[in-house]
Order: sequence, then C-alpha cells, then structure tokens
Amino acid sequence: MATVQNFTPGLEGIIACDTAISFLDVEHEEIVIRGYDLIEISKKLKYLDLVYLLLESRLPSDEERDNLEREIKAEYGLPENVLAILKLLPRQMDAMDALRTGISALAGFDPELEDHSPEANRRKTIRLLARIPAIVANSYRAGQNLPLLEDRPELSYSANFLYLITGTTPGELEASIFDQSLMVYSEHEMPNSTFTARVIASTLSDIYGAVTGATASLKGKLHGGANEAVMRMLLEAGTEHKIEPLIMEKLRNKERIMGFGHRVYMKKADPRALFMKEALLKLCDEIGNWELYDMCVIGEEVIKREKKLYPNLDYYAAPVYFLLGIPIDLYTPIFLSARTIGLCSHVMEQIGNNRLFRPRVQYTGPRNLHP
Ligand SMILES: CC(=O)SCCNC(=O)CCNC(=O)[C@H](O)C(C)(C)COP(=O)(O)OP(=O)(O)OC[C@H]1O[C@@H](n2cnc3c(N)ncnc32)[C@H](O)[C@@H]1OP(=O)(O)O
Ligand SMILES: O=C([O-])CC(=O)C(=O)O
Repeated sequence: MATVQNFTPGLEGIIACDTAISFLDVEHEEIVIRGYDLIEISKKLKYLDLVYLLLESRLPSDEERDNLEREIKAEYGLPENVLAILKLLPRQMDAMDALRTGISALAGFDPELEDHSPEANRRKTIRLLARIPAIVANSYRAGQNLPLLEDRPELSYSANFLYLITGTTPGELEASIFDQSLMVYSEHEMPNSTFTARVIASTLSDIYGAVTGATASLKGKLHGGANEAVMRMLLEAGTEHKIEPLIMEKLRNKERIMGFGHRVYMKKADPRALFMKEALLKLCDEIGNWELYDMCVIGEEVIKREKKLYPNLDYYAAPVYFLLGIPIDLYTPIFLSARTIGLCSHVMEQIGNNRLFRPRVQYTGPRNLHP
C-alpha cells in the first residue's frame, strides 16, 4: 500500500495556507479579522465597514464607507436574462441550488470575467455584493409566484436586502440586527466553503466560479445548511416543554443536533452564537414573547449536559431570522450573501500569492490487477 506521511482525515488541524484575513483564536475566544475582534466591530460598526476592512485591510472613515455604499448601489439590478433564468427554475428547486445557478449565470454577463487583476476582481466583488441579495430574494419570490422586487437605494444596504426578502420596509431594530447577523456571517477563516473557493481560485479559474463552488459547499447541513435545520427542529418542538424530549429522542436515535459542535471550537463557545443569542433576546423583548428564546436556552442546556457541546452561530441565527420574518429556505442563502465578501477576499489573496492546491492520497485500493 502506498503511504503518504501526515494523513489526517478531513484535514483536521492542518494548516492549508497562510492568510492575513482572519484567524480563530480559540484560546482567547476571539475571531480576529484583519487585527480586529469580529464581535467588537459587530457591536460598534456596520456591515459595510467590515466589507471595507476585508477589501482594503483597514477600517474606513465615514466618507470612505459612504463611497463604498454608493459604489455597490451603482451596481444594483440583475441583468434581464439572469432574471429570466431564475423564473425558469423549477419551483421546488432548493434555494441554494437556485442561488448557485444565479451566481454562475451572472458570470456570463460580466465583461471582466477573465481579467484576474486585483482591480478587476475588486470590481467583480462589488458587483457580487450588489447582486447576490437580489438573486436570493427574487429566485425565492419567483418560486412562490410573488412579484419580483427591485432594490431600493434609499435604504441602507442591509435594510434593502431585508426589504427584498420580506417585501416590507424593516424597522430600525430589525435592520440593525439583520446587519449584525451579516457581520457575524461575513468571514470565518478556513471553513469548507472558503477552502473550496481557494482551491478553485488556485487553478486561476474565475471569481464567479470560486463563489459558485463555495455556494455548493455551504449548502450542506454539516456547514451552512444547519441554520435551516435548526429552525425546523425548533418548530417541530413547538414549545419550551417539548424541546428536551425531542432532543433526547434524537440523541437516542444517534442523530446529530443541528447548530451544535464545531470542528474548531468543539468544546468551546462560538462567540458569534452568544452575540446572536443577545440579538434574539432583544427581538423577543420587542414582541413581548420569550417562548422561542426560552426554548433555545433549554436546548442549549440539554446539549451541554448530555454531549458537552456548545451552540455554533447557526443555532442562534436561525431563531433570529425567524423573528425577522425571513422564510426558512433563505437562511443559508443569506449566510452565503454575507460570506461573499469573505470568499472574494480569500480568492484575491490566493491569486496574489498562488500555489496550486494538489494534495496526495493514502491509497487503499488493489494493485497489480490485469485486464
Ligand atoms: C456556521 C457553521 O457552518 S457551523 C457548523 C454547522 N453545522 C452543524 O451545526 C451540524 C451539527 N454539527 C456537526 O455535525 C459537527 O459538530 C461538525 C460537522 C460541525 C463538526 O464535526 P467534526 O469536527 O467533524 O467532529 P465529529 O463529527 O468528529 O464529532 C466529534 C464527536 O462529537 C459528536 N458531535 C459533534 N457534533 C454533534 C452534534 N451536533 N450532535 C450530536 N453529536 C455531535 C460526534 O458524534 C462525535 O462523537 P463520537 O466521538 O462519540 O463519535
Ligand atoms: O468555520 C467553520 O468550519 C464553519 C463556520 O462556522 C463558518 O463558516 O462560519
């Protein structure tokens, strides 16, 4: 049997590349984004400040952030033919598959597709940030026979995104919590989807292809798809009295409980989950009904007691999105939209210092067979 040294299934703990973008400092429970603590900037700043930080490696002045917002808004609007493709998709198609198709179709309408210069890739990133929310919302609306909506540039970037999804202008608290959720979903070092994007970029393929591949990766319920599964579980329980028996039954059946555990944190809290837990409480306070919050807290305690596992971001983002009136099918597409800036930053960094990803295998098949 051919052997290769240092085989680690799932590449657990393996350093895949060097990066100046982000790092999970598990020991200090800090997600470092270009030197800043993600949770601190999510509390103090806005999503577009973080977009600027990821793009330019420094925080913007107010004027620089406003200019970035203008740049993105100038690219609002989907090409007619992309809208036509979205309308032709089967109604039952998974929203992540529709999104993947939409992003892939957008590539055909970008005249700079094959220009891999940093300047062209920055412009393509701006276009993706401008157009992915409209794909997410309108592919869903088309499938539901709802009228398609156009961007409203007078709203902030995240308020417009939430408007496209729900069809109503969000209140201040809703827009602010949605913006914070985009921030905590924006970038997270080297998850499967980001690795996928960098692997694709390392062949000198294009940025749309890298984001399309990452979308397929993020769909899976061991990754981004978990936020939708969490909400379905909470709805199945229905009340705070039924969440413990439901979880216990799933554990007896050896099922994984979605929204718990994490390859990197595993036995530590995901700082983003705690932040979204606070956001959930604020939304419950606003409506004067704490049932969902109480149910989540009971679920968290049961899993800690039974499995010594902590919630990840998806566990608390799901009920937050539910209270924001977002259809469950769109939770993972929203994750991808928020993550677009992280993915594009990694693609640009990969191209800037490229080495083709091409690992080896530990061969376990037969040898010396003859036809
Ligand atoms: C934003 C995000 O994308 S975060 C991830 C979202 N995904 C989820 O929430 C899905 C549920 N969680 C999981 O499946 C896992 O925790 C993962 C995939 C996220 C990480 O898993 P891995 O690093 O591969 O850990 P692994 O699968 O080896 O699990 C280690 C042990 O913990 C258990 N475990 C891990 N997560 C869970 C869970 N959610 N429910 C029940 N048991 C779990 C495993 O069964 C295993 O137990 P064992 O050693 O007794 O067999
Ligand atoms: O880091 C991971 O493996 C998954 C995750 O939490 C994310 O992508 O936000």
